[in-house]
Formats: sequence, C-alpha cells, structure tokens
Amino acid sequence: MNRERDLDSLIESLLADPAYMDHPLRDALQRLHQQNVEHLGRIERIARISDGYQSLAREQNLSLSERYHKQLRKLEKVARISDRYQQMMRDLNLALKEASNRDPLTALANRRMLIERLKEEVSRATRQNKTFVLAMVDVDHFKQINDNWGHDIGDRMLEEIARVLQAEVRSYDLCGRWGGEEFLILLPDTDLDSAAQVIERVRSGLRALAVRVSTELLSVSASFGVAEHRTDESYSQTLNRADAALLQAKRNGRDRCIYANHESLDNTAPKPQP
Ligand SMILES: Nc1nc2c(ncn2[C@@H]2O[C@H](COP(=O)(O)OP(=O)(O)OP(=O)(O)O)[C@@H](O)[C@H]2O)c(=O)[nH]1
Repeated sequence: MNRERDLDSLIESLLADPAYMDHPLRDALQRLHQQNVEHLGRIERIARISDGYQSLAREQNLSLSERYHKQLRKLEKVARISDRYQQMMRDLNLALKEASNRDPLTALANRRMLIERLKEEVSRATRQNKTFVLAMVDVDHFKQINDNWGHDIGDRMLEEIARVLQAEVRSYDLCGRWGGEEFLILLPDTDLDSAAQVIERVRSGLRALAVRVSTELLSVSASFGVAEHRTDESYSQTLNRADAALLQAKRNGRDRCIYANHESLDNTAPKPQP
C-alpha cells in the first residue's frame, strides 16, 4: 500500500512538474494515472461493500443464535411451568379422589368407596371361588344422643365410634360409613365363623367406649346384621340379607349380632343403658 502511495505521489509530482509539460509521454501517463485512480476507487468500493456484507452476515448469524437461545430459554421455562402444573394436577386429582371416597366427618370410606370395593369383592369371590362377609352396624338409640346433648356431641360420638371400628377390624378389612349412624364392615376372604370373632371384638370395643361430655361419660351400643356372600349372589343381595339381619337384631332388643341364615350364632347380649 505504501509503495502504491509513493508511486502515486511520484506520478502526481511528475505530472505537476512544469519541466515535463511538453513531454510526449505526459498525456499517456496522465490518462494511465487517471485510470489507475479510478480502478483503485472501484476496488475500494467493492472492498467496502464486501466488508459491509460480511459484517451484516456476522450480525445476522449472531442475532440468529441469540434468538435461538432466547427461544430455548423460553421453552425451558414453559417446560418447567408445565411440569409443575402437571404435578399440581396429579396432586389435586389424588386429593379429589381421596375426598370423593372419604366420609368428611369420620374420614372412613364413604358409601361410594364401599360400593366400589363390594363390586370388586364380588368379582374376586367369583373368580377365585372365595367368600366374604358383610356386617351392617347401626348405633342404638343414637337419636337420644342428639336430642339430649345436641348435634355437635352427636358428631363427636360418631367420630369416636368410627375410631373404635377402625381400631378393632383387621388391617385388610374395610370399614366405612354407610350413612347417618350406620356403618358397614367388609371382611374379605372370610367365612361367617371367622367373621364372628372380629364382629364380637368390634361390639365389645363399642361397649367399652366412654366419651366425656362435661361431667358425664357417654356410652353407646350397636346392633349388627351379618351376612356371608353366596356364590352367584350380587353385592346388593348380600347387603339386603345383612340389612334384614340388622333389623332382626333391633327387633330382638338391640346391642346384639344376628347372622343371616346362621341363627346358631345369634348373639344376644344384655341390653345396655345409653
Ligand atoms: N349428630 C349427627 N347425627 C346424625 C348424623 N346422621 C344421622 N344422625 C342422626 O341419627 C339419628 C338416627 O335416628 P334413628 O334412625 O331414629 O335411629 P336411632 O335413634 O339410632 O334408633 P335405632 O336405630 O332404632 O336404635 C337421627 O336423629 C339423625 O339425625 C350426623 O352426621 N351427625
């Protein structure tokens, strides 16, 4: 570049020198010089345009990668939010399912869950040629507790009764609130004789319950109707037989167990005073 500049300045000084004004080669040199200057100008313009294109391409590349990374960060954020949201939905679904299967007062299985399990038990009993037992439990004279002590104490008694039932059944039995002061115990893979031991434990547990309300100790008794599932019977047929046995237990004086079609096990106990 310096050499070119030196040559340029030399030619320009020669062309400007009055001593060479009439030199025969001056005109040709001037045109050649002019042409050279124009060529150089063109080359410089091309170089500038090329530089411009190159930096534009660099900028575009840079902004493309920046946009890509920005987009990537956004996607990562959306994925994190979506993960959290899905986990929240899973937790919510679980909580909803749990809530829809539980009795809010006693936290025992509610009627809906009991029916679901009853259907499962019937198909399991059919498939595996097994049997199960249902016990309907109805608290005796519960209305008197509400009437004498108020609904809140009645609720508290129901909670305590539920706690005793749950504590006395085996871990694989299902105990639920059928409605009001009526409970249902499902004893899977059990015949009537084995069920009798569990039922007797539950009945004694309830008789031993004493709930303090101010200076009084409140106690309860319950009547039981028990039926063993028969082959080819629907769950509601077994339930109806347990219900009929329960009615019989009430008629016979309460605080006792009646075993459907198994009168020898009819458990008659002295009538307690609430
Ligand atoms: N506190 C309270 N009481 C309830 C609830 N559900 C049902 N009850 C009451 O339970 C009582 C049931 O009364 P009845 O059907 O006459 O039966 P009972 O007084 O237990 O008499 P027997 O079953 O014949 O021994 C009613 O007073 C209902 O209001 C509840 O969730 N909380």
